[in-house]
Amino acid sequence: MRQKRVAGNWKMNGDQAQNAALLHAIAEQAEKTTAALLVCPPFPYLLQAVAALQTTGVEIGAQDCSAYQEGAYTGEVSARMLADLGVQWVLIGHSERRHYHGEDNALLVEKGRRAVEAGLKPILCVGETLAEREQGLTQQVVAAQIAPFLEHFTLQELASFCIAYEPVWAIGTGLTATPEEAQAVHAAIRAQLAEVDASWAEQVGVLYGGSVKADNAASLFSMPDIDGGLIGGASLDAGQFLAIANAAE
Ligand SMILES: O=C(CO)COP(=O)(O)O
Repeated sequence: MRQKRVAGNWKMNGDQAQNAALLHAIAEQAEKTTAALLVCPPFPYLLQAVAALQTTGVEIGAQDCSAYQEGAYTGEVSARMLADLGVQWVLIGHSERRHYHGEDNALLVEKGRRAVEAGLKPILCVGETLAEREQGLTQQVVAAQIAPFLEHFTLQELASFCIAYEPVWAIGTGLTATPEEAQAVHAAIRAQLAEVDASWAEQVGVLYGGSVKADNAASLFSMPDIDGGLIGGASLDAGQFLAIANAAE
């Protein structure tokens, strides 16, 4: 049985005071959830989250990492620095990075490489735009986002990855893929992974993201190939985030 996982992507939100309250509430409740939890705060607050959650079992992820190892790359944050802080996970290829920062597959493979070298577990984010869905290209687009990773990483390296399917049209819009729509894509993703190795494909966590809320999480998470969620807006509210986590049981 794959473990259910619920990850909160805080995006560019929060400040020390707001984070303290959110982290405190998560720390208090974390023990009661059977799903594995992780939060992905902005870079400046990672240490705050590491400190607040260190005895709770809730893991910490970063929202991005540099494609470079170290050196004269002003403004970049390396995977090794993240690992040094006690961060375990890193999002790779969130659609907002692909869209606003022009991150393409070649760059994302490099970021994934740096993450794996540093011992971080990548959450590879994939998903189609509305126009792509309307043209019937969903599975093709998602497969093309995953394929470079299957090509450039060994099975042993891939074993630390999670995939997050986040249809771009569902992110922050209040529109959610129906459980059946999401399940169809998740099943296609797992079939693609099974071409590399069937038993690995059975174990990989494939999370759904895009307007997941407390009231739609249970129906999404009950689908056979949906192993939890990557939560944006609702992860900023402890009550919502924990209710979503509880829906993953
Ligand atoms: O992008 C997301 C998580 O990475 C989803 O965001 P929302 O839950 O706000 O739609």
